[in-house]
Amino acid sequence: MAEVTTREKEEESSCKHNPLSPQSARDLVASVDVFLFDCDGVIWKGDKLIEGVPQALQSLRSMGKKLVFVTNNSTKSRRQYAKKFLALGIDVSEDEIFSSSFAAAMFLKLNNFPHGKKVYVVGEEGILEELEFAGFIGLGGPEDGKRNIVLKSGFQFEYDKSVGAVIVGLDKYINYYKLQYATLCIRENPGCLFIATNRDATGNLTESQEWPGAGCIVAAVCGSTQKEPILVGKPSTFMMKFLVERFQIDTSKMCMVGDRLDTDILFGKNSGCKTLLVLSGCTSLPALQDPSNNIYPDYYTSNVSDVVELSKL
Ligand SMILES: O=C(O)COP(=O)(O)O
Ligand SMILES: [Mg+2]
Repeated sequence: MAEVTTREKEEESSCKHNPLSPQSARDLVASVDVFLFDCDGVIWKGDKLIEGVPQALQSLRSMGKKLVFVTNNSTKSRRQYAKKFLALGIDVSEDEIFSSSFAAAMFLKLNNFPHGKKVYVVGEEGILEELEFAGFIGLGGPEDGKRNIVLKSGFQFEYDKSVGAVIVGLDKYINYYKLQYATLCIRENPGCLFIATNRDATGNLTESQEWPGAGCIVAAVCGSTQKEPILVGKPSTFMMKFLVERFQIDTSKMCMVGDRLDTDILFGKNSGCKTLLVLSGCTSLPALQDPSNNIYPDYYTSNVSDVVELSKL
């Protein structure tokens, strides 16, 4: 009896976890018009490209596939990402990039955020630049990373009462000053929005290690305000609106390729896309197969180049 149960469990688990095969790679390439790629852990780790990526992207383009890059890393704007791609020898235009920094600015725009109000940024240059492109006034960012707090008696922390939204993203310069600024705006300014670009636990911010992601910075602000943010990055499907508008293609003809289950794969599944997990970033095969995981990609494989290599076999 115990043996049957084990076999049943194995069978159940094996249909949930499908390695990309030559046949499924061919089917995937044939049925997909737009490939959506996550960036950290899929295209690159920090400033280092993952092996075989430029060739694979080139092959997919030559087959007529549209390529889109959907990243939760908010430290750069779309313009800055296009520069990064170029520096790495990959030709990608700004309008093929959908970053959570862009999503945050677009959220304000779509919700008619008043241009007279300001936006406080716990994050980096990418968010400030997207706000500027969208015509909003951003405060904070890297500049405030230099500020210290001395908790002297009688000290009154000054903050701008016209801040109507706080955007929190990945911030290498996070400090107590910014936490207090964000907390006061969210708690004291009537109607102030609390927006999170993303809540990734970790990211491949260098090729050699994973680093704390925006999730821990968002969690700090949740802790002090006792509020939950509006999430605009993956797995929220907010960015999908812009993708569908741009390509006018049904999401069933899209495939989301990512390295995180709770952001990339969930985003793909929530949007009705096909999903492919690559093991080149944050998720290991044991983590995918762990009984505690309940997010199953359609397929998994080692890295992006397998899509093209396997489909040729
Ligand atoms: O670095 C992050 O936090 C996430 O970035 P990614 O969505 O490109 O993986
Ligand atoms: Mg990633």
